[in-house]
Amino acid sequence: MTTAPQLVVHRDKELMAQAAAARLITRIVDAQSSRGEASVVLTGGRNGNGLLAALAAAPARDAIDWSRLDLWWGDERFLPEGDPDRNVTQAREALLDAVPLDPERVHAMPASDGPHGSDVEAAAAAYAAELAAAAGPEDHGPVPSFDVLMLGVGPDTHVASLFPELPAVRETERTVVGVHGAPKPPPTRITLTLPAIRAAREVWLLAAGEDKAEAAAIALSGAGEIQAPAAGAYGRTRTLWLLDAAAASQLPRSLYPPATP
Ligand SMILES: O=C1O[C@H](COP(=O)(O)O)[C@@H](O)[C@H](O)[C@H]1O
Repeated sequence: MTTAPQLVVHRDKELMAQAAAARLITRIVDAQSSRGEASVVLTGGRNGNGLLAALAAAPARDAIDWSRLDLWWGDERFLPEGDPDRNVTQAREALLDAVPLDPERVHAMPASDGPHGSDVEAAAAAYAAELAAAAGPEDHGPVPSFDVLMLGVGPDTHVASLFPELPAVRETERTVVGVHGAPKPPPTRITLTLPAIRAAREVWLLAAGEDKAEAAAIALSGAGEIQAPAAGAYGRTRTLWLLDAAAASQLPRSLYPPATP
């Protein structure tokens, strides 16, 4: 089922990051209160890391029971462990090293010097197996029903490592695939596919800055998901676009500002 995107536009990227962090704290605490645990899929990129840094600075972060939180990744740059360009390295610096997570619940994607070596397909298959093992009978397929899955929107409308027109965005069966020839470095990556993304309860797309304005306008104006992968990212109960004013500046007037009744 497709959930129609809801838009929230903030004054600037700092406020957007702080508001998104506050929203994420509430969502995690609510999930932990009702089910005893929560699961979140992290994104790399400037906006994703900005949100994590804002979360690290938020006093309310202590409301989260970090030991009962599963963290997954939407994509990873296929580089050696500890490489500064890996999304997990950046997330650790921005937040993860500062909070008492259970290491067993931090599900980083494999590195290029890990157990699968440089075989990105094997690494992707291993991550798919890890997701499948975490899925229960109540879930909608071989991935857990993530509470929140976050995606930074690239200036070319890519989300995770699903780039326009590349084979990964056309995948309809597998939940995780290797990516070759990504237009943004590094060329080799691992990514969740659209079917895996759509297993999430809530999908949040983050876009801040003028360089995201065209991408947001294209994705929210009825573009196809092969040409504009962000257009194909939606959650089962909610699809939320969190933008700043610069990223919202080219949106059709019918979307922003919202029409008054
Ligand atoms: O390479 C990536 O880029 C996107 C967007 O990053 P941004 O810096 O333009 O916000 C990110 O969502 C993805 O996780 C990452 O691997």
